[in-house]
Amino acid sequence: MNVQTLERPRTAPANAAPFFSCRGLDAYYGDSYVVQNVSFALEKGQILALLGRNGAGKTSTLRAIARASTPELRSGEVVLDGVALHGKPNYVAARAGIQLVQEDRRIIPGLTVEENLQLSIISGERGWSFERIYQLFPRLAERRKQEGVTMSGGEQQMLAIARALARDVKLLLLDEPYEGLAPVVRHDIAKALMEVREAGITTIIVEQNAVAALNLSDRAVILDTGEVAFDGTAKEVLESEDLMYKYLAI
Ligand SMILES: Nc1ncnc2c1ncn2[C@@H]1O[C@H](COP(=O)(O)OP(=O)(O)OP(=O)(O)O)[C@@H](O)[C@H]1O
Repeated sequence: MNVQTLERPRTAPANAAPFFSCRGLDAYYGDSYVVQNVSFALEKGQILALLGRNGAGKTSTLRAIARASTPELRSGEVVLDGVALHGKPNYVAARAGIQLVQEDRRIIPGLTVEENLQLSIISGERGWSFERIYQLFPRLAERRKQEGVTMSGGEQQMLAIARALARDVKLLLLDEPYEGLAPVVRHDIAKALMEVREAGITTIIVEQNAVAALNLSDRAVILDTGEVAFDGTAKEVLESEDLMYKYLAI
């Protein structure tokens, strides 16, 4: 019998809508125009490094995508998995799968590691089981009864990522995940993020340590005074002294 096997396409068809896209984002703090016509798109499971010098607008872009109340998004589109979110408040974006892990990690004082996880799933769809999360971060498993804020910076960063995974995250936004962390801890977090990618979760990383972020990423977008100055592969940036020098001061 002649059995025909259908090969699955390796990439989405050219005319298929991307898994995530932002288009023409314009966001302001009062009169200050900080995100200027920013557009980019991502396929499911890709990691994007969102880079640029201090004040380039990286955090503001992440916040606009997460539909935070500031900066104010005055125009542009945010679409995740076919759902338009630009006209929606933060909690709707969160329920649709956008989880922002902020630079200050937002661990809740007075609560243990596990209580912090429990609190994150009170509203919204459940994502990874605690068991799966503890497999990803064994250090959190060992400390599940410890008050979250008493942990090291690296462990708190793991908990902040874990809280996003406990919900049904489709687009993980990480603001400076390596900040203040020793190289060995960064390595643990990078390893976990590779596993998160294997699980099909799409991620955007804002990181001062551009090389570390690029080493993890498929794609890179560089912002310069609020505008997109480069959109391409992470490899292109790593191999371009010009881009590194001009926009990243490396
Ligand atoms: N809450 C705010 N109110 C007013 N202006 C702000 C606010 N937050 C940031 N800005 C300004 O918006 C611009 C973009 O800041 P943003 O934090 O997005 O940049 P960034 O690229 O993330 O910088 P960094 O790498 O230093 O964190 C900067 O000029 C900054 O001073």
